[in-house]
Amino acid sequence: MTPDLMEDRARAYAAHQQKLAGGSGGRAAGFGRPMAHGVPDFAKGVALYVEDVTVSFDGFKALNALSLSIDVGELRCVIGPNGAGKTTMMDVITGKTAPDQGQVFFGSNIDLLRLRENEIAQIGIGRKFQKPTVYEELSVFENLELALKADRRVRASLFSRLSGEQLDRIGAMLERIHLKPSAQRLAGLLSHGQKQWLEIGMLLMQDPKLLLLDEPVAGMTDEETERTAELFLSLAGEHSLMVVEHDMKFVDQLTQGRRQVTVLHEGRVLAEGLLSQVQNDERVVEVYLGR
Ligand SMILES: Nc1ncnc2c1ncn2[C@@H]1O[C@H](COP(=O)(O)OP(=O)(O)OP(=O)(O)O)[C@@H](O)[C@H]1O
Repeated sequence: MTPDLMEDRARAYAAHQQKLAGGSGGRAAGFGRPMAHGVPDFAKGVALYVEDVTVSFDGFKALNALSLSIDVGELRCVIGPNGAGKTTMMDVITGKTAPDQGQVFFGSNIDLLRLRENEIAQIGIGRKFQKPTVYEELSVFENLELALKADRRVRASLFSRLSGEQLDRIGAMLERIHLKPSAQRLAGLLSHGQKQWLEIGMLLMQDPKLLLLDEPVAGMTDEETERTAELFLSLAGEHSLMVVEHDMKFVDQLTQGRRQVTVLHEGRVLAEGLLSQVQNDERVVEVYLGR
């Protein structure tokens, strides 16, 4: 990796972040300022509250009076057939799609429907799309470094030297995502599963309170899937996680026979309960698991 390339990517990342922030006041303009929309209040134990949300596309209801909530520190799996509305639900939570009606709260006090996409990311909601997006020409370490320096709370300059504390944070993250031995490898040379872990690590560098993960183990080997389950289980408690997944073995590993699963169908919750309960629910078998 040449310093030029690193610098080039860092500038691109900074420009991207600035564009997301919607600011025209220069790169430093947004940094270090308190967030205008406040700090989420998790004292009541609720991380995410979705109530009666409807989204229509040309009259078709992709979400139809959807209601669900996720507790602080909870790991919730969401399953359901293609077209059930899982992606649309994540689009609403992250501000990409505005619903026709309903309420979406982060903690007990932050009305997400009043915030823009970039503000929702800044306030502590991280989203992982299905396909990994990492900087392939940068090393694993450099990818994490960029993510760390883009964090508005800690950022001084993209080109400043890392402090001892920052180095420690990156080191701890490398351990957590099983990539310590690959720290200096180019991200483009990683396996699909390793790229997914790296992107999750990049999200975690910004310490999101809620993580939305869309089919994180699609395309992974069995061993990678198992390690991903271990990683997510280690994150629960510290973070709240919503995992959309079709892989029932992975859902079983995550729920460990005791966590709730939500089944979406036709834009609303069809069933909620332990995996063993929803697997034996005739309605769920009919629309999803039995096919
Ligand atoms: N922009 C859009 N315009 C029109 N229809 C849309 C749009 N986005 C989603 N839909 C429709 O809304 C429904 C829900 O789609 P969504 O992608 O949320 O389902 P999903 O549960 O994520 O499915 P999958 O498991 O296949 O990813 C589908 O019927 C889809 O075709």
